[in-house]
Order: sequence, then C-alpha cells, then structure tokens
Amino acid sequence: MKWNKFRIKTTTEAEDLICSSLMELGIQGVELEDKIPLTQSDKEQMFVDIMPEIDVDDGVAYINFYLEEDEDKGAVLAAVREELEDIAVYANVGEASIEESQTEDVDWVNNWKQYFHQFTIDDVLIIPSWEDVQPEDEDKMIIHIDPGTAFGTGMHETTQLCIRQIKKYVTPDTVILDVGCGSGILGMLALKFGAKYSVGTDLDPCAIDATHENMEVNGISGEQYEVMIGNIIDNTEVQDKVGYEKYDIVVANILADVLVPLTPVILAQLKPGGIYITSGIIDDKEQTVVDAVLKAGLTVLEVHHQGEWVSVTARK
Ligand SMILES: C[S@@+](CC[C@H](N)C(=O)[O-])C[C@H]1O[C@@H](n2cnc3c(N)ncnc32)[C@H](O)[C@@H]1O
Repeated sequence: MKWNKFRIKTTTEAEDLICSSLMELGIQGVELEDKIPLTQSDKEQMFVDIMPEIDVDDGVAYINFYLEEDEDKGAVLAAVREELEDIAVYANVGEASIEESQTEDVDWVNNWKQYFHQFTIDDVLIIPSWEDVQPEDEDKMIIHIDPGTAFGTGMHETTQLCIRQIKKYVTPDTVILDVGCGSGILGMLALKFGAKYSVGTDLDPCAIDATHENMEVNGISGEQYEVMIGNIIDNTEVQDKVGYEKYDIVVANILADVLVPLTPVILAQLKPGGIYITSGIIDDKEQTVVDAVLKAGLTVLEVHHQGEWVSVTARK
C-alpha cells in the first residue's frame, strides 16, 4: 500500500502546538525534524551517547504526517490549514506551507530483521527466532532471540562485554539482577550458564513482553525469573520489589549517565561481596563510571574494552 506524505514547514516555536492539533484531528504518528539537540532524558531513553553533528538551530521545523491512499486528503488538508490559521493568531507558524509526496508502505517494525542473522559469542550461538540451527552448531549453547522492539539482539558490543563477564562470575547459587533487561538476553544467558534466579527491570514496556517471549522460547520456566517495569533509580516501590542485599550479580548495560545515579542504588541491592557488571559506557566516559563505582565504595576488579565501548566490573 502507498501512503500520502505531508510535510509542514513551520517554526520550532509552533511545532508542539501543531502536533497536538494534528492529534486532535485524529492524525497519529507525526514525525518532527528540527535542529534542537536531544535532552538528557531523550538520550537516556534512546540509548544515544554520541550525538550526530547538527547545524545551529535556525528556528525552522518540519512536521511530517501520513494518510492512507484512500483517505479523503482534501478534507483532512482543509482541516489542517484551518488549524494552522488559528494557531497563527497567537504563535509564529512561519511559512506553514504543506508539501505533498507519496511513500511506499514499509514494515518499519520488522524491516531490521533482514540485518539480524545468527552469530556466535565465544561458544554461544545466538539465533533469531526465524532462522534454523545448522547441524554443525548443535553442540553449542543455543539462544533463540527475537527482541521485538526492545533492545538486545546480542550483536551490540556492550551486550557481548556483559555476556563474557556474567559467564565468568555466575555460579549455581547466583541470583542476578538485570537492570535495563531489554530483550531479556542477559538474565536468560545467566540462567543458561547455571544461575539460580534472574530479576529484570526496564523502563520500556516492550521489554516485559520481549523478555517473557524469549525466556519461553528458550525453555526457561516462569519460576526461574521475574521481570518488572519501572525506574529503579528513583522509584522506591521498584527498589523494594527488587529487594535489598539479595543479588550475587547486578548487571546494567545502560549509558554512563544512567550508571552514575544507578550505582549507589545498586549498592543496596547487592549482597556483600556481590559483583556489579556495568557496560554501555562510551570510552571517553570510562573514568566517570569508575569514579562513580569507587565513590559508592565498590572495588573495581576489571575494565574491558570492545570497539569504542567499555565494561567495568566491581565487587561490593
Ligand atoms: C542498551 S539496552 C540493554 C538491553 C540488554 N540488557 C542488553 O544488554 O542487550 C538498555 C536498556 O536499559 C533500559 N533503561 C534505561 N534506563 C533505565 C533505568 N533507569 N531503569 C531500567 N531500565 C532502563 C532501556 O529501556 C533499554 O532497554
């Protein structure tokens, strides 16, 4: 199916007002293009630590929206133009021109799958749920994964750094906390390496379904793990539910700027002697995380690098 794409040229001042008017008209899923840098909270949610170069904000913004080919675009465009005129009375909407084009229907949710194929991390074969295991790989530890829209195929360097550290420190008595579990890959591998129990947390609701699905596909029963939504950094309900001095290992593959406030919280969740594995650290933030770990009173055991990413492992 083809879609009609509309591009409104406006100002950064008016973009929020126009977006909410479009939503009131029933237009869902608008795209914004402007030169305003991401906020700290945007970056944390999007797992972005290296910002692309953007030009200086010139106040111009573009708002894209899409209508199905058979929708009455004349009526919708008339309503949009009316809204733009109303907003122009009290805000600078700039040019407020609307450019029209057509676009192919692309399956954005599933399109990335063509780039995700089976691969190995040491002796672990990670295989997407839509591929088959080759006979020569049947002796490997096999993990089937479909991250859905959650993060965590295992292909990212930061995940691989965590997997190696988990394998090193897991014992049959290990209870592990996986903060920012995404697809559930780290907790799941810990259980496959022999851990007793895994608790995962994430801010992203997609992570909950993805973790349940991946655990099930890999034959892990609901008695071996739990997963919860919420921000352990500032939500005491989540902290209480996760439990204190309970974990032999806490793993967190999140950005350095999140690891810094997370570390003192994690200290309370770790058993004395417990291991804290951090990753997701871009190389120029290595010292920031090491400092946060030391400040919390942990002892740094190991620092590993892969590409431009760093993992710091410490002991309580
Ligand atoms: C890089 S992904 C890691 C996913 C998976 N653990 C892995 O290693 O592949 C980071 C995850 O942390 C989550 N996240 C970010 N801040 C968080 C917080 N304060 N508490 C819990 N999860 C958080 C994100 O939603 C995302 O799913």
